[in-house]
Amino acid sequence: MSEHGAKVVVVDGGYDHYDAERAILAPLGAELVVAPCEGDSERVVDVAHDADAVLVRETPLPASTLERLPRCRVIVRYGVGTDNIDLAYAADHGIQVANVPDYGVEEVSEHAVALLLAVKRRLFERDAAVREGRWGDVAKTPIHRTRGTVLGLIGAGRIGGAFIAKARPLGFGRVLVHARDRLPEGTEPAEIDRICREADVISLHVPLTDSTRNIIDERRLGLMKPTTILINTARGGLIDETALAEALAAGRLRGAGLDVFAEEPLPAGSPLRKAPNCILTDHSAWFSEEAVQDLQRKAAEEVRRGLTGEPLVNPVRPGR
Ligand SMILES: NC(=O)C1=CN([C@@H]2O[C@H](COP(=O)(O)OP(=O)(O)OC[C@H]3O[C@@H](n4cnc5c(N)ncnc54)[C@H](O)[C@@H]3O)[C@@H](O)[C@H]2O)C=CC1
Ligand SMILES: O=C(O)C(=O)COP(=O)(O)O
Repeated sequence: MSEHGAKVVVVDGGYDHYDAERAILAPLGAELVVAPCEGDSERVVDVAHDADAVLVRETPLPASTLERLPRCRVIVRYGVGTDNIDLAYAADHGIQVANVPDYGVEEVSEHAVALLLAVKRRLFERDAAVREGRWGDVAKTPIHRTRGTVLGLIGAGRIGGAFIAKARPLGFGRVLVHARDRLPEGTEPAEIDRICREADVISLHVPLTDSTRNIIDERRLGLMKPTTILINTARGGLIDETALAEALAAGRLRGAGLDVFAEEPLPAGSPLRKAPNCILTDHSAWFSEEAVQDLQRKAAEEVRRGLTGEPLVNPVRPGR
């Protein structure tokens, strides 16, 4: 099929403008339609039933939606995680899927370090103390020196590797890593249970898949030291959130810094909202003005490649 007259539908909103996409796709004669579906997969069928390519952020694209997009041959994820797309269905039906793995590595790794320092130094509590007119009661707060303590990571690819490079200079002694492929230099391979038992800070950097869902469950939270801090900038579904909130409330864990949640926005009734020493951010680790520019340009270039039959630079296949 010629790319001329192709229809490209953006099914998620959230960016200020789509100038990069238009500039990259217009020379192909492709039409760009921006039709935010607000996470509603049914709406995707309404707006993209005749699309040749789809640009998606977090709106779920299960098989039941994809089977009603008969012309679609390319899906590009504005971002890294492809846990919202049925990759097996796409692969079986000749739909190419790509992500943009390298737009926000700096941002997410920096955000993880920011969460770590804010939780460890209890910055929000100190800030509240000053505003409330309390001064000088820090010695009642459990704060420990970082130097010589153990950092543990579950997953250490692009973001985890960058996180280690930024966090290690804080003085961590050993860095334990559980991952499926090559480990960053100077780190020690370790099973997850050992990381839970030994690490003083644990940061999650694995994708959400069938094998990583609930990887931090009640049992593993129970292995952690009461002084341990847990950081999650990957995906909420990696953690049993109810068990985490209970562990924090019972003082069985020192603190947590969370950017991602099993359900987003975080529901009003989530016990995490009341958990002590738990800093919550709104899935914003990826963002900087520079990152979003890179993201939109790279995603549109991948759509162009997909429509013109050039090989994709970052194809995503099932089972990653
Ligand atoms: N909060 C945010 O704004 C953002 C969150 N993310 C999340 O961060 C995740 C990680 O991103 P990258 O570092 O770019 O991914 P990556 O693919 O470069 O690294 C993934 C790491 O996880 C390991 N891994 C994968 N499956 C595993 C398994 N089953 N068991 C053990 N280890 C496994 C790999 O060996 C690798 O070390 C993404 O999948 C995404 O969910 C990504 C961007 C923004
Ligand atoms: O790139 C990713 O995987 C992200 O998590 C970025 O955030 P988003 O999903 O676009 O809100």
